[in-house]
Amino acid sequence: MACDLDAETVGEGKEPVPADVSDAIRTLIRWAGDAPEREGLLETPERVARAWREYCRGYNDDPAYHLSRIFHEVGGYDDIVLLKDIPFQSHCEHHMAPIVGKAHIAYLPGDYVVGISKLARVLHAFANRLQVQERLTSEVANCIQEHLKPQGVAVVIEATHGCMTGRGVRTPNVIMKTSRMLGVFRDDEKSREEVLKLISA
Ligand SMILES: Nc1nc2c(ncn2[C@@H]2O[C@H](COP(=O)(O)OP(=O)(O)OP(=O)(O)O)[C@@H](O)[C@H]2O)c(=O)[nH]1
Ligand SMILES: [Zn+2]
Repeated sequence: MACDLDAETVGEGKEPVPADVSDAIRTLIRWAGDAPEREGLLETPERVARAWREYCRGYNDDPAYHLSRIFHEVGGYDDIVLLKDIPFQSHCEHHMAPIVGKAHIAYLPGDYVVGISKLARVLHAFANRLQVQERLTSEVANCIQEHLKPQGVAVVIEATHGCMTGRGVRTPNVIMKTSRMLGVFRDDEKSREEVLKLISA
């Protein structure tokens, strides 16, 4: 977002917050029932604005970039690689409420492998945006399939949605599970069973 000359700044070295953004947050505070003029809330609009830039940093993070350094060398290893229980946070596009959970990302290498941290980086690049869980799951799987070209990819995500716990239906402890299987994990039942067994072990 471009900063304008009216930008309000709080604290040195911090990103300026455009006046229309902080005004919008003051309006939201009023709408929520509080007074943005009271002392404890004076700097809140700028903090909230910066917090949202941070929650949504995925818009400035190219997921494909993280898969641009891939390796031929697999040391004779030709079995499933699984990164399990990767914690992540996202926000739902309906209420901008937190989605908190963990992801499991597996692939069966084709000609290439990738540094394992890169799989988590791909996840965060998509998660740090306004999302629905189904799309997040597909985007991560599709990106790995397209850029790493493995024989198969499996992405399973388990998460709780703040819009279901803190508001609305107010039902805590509900976990939404989604999965996206591509390549051999989609086409071959034995491979799918194997990867699901590894994920649940
Ligand atoms: N499928 C899916 N639904 C989601 C996700 N995040 C939030 N939702 C749902 O999006 C729906 C939005 O429904 P609406 O009826 O438009 O909004 P609402 O009146 O606030 O709905 P309630 O949450 O039931 O109060 C709700 O059912 C949410 O639970 C997600 O990642 N995937
Ligand atoms: Zn929601």
